[in-house]
Amino acid sequence: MAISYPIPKWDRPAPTTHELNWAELTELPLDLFDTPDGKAELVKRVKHALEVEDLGFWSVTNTGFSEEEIEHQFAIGQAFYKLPLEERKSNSIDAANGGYLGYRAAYERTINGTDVLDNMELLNIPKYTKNFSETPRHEIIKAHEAEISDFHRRCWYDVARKLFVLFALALELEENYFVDRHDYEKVSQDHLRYMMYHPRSVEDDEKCNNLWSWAHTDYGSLTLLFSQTVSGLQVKFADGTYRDIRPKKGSIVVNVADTLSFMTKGYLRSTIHRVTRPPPDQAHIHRIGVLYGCRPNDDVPVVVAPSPLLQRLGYLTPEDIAAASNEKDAVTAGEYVAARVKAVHAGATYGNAPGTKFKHGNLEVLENFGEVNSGSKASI
Ligand SMILES: O=C(O)CCC(=O)C(=O)O
Ligand SMILES: [Fe+2]
Repeated sequence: MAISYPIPKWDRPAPTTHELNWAELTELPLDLFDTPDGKAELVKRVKHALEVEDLGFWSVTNTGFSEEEIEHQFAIGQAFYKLPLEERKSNSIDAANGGYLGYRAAYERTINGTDVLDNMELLNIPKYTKNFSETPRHEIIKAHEAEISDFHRRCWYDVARKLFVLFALALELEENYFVDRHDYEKVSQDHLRYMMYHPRSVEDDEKCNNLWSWAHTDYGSLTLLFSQTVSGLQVKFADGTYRDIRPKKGSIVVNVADTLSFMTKGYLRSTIHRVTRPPPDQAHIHRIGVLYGCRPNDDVPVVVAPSPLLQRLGYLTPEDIAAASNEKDAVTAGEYVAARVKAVHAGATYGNAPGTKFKHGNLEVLENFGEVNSGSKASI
């Protein structure tokens, strides 16, 4: 007989009472998308963040997801992390081969340069399409397939797709330029993620500079992070300061990741962010997160988009234009993401020394954006 896997209600933790150095992100109310004037306003706001604030982060609101639906996703995450470890581990990621779909346990790696263990576990759920119909999924996920698959598809169709259109319009490209390269129905490493950070002792956190996730950029093209009240997520602003993301019920914090940045020569900025130990009134909480990670379709060549805007702004070199017309020699998005997952997740430690570079073919990023010049890991 099938086990039923009830989902107990999730109680949203109270926001911190500490006054943090809050980031003010440009808001994109997605209900504006459906009228020409509204769409033009959204394009303007997309460009404002990129060109004026030098930031690839936005706060996306009015997405069509109800508060109840979002909280139900956090509740599923909560229920998943209450399952016995053996059951959670039943479909683990294949990091040695660059695989990032499935479960990754906490406490299996040390934080580089310390004896402290990594405190974050995650479950990346693949798309609900025919290509993934044979992919093994946890029983609890299968038991709630109706609402999880609906949520998964809407993250792409109702949110990511619209943002890809806005990006294409901002770059003066054909409106479906990025949509076509991220087609939900084709194979990609897109995933809906339930993640969980376990509280750590003050002593252990001190050894890791109070970081739960090192300063990094994301690997794919776009990350949709459902707003949560447990603080810790910080974005690096152009002036070098890290500022805290303010909780905002129902909103989605969206950031550009590496492959979109490569395709636009950094105009769509893959922005550095990190997760710190939460403020004192929240540091004891098990921090559950829900996010949707978009990647281009696996077979998409990572070449620079032929954007008139980028051309005018002088972002495109003759080599970029030549490479773009020779797509068959380009690294594909699938290859890039797999190589990066392997580099970050297959080792026995988490986090390289600040300044370490990751390179695959012609594509290169820093692995850890801590300051390099003080010569100490305490400089992150
Ligand atoms: O947990 C968070 O708030 C951010 C997570 C994150 O940056 C990531 O998983 O890449
Ligand atoms: Fe991230």
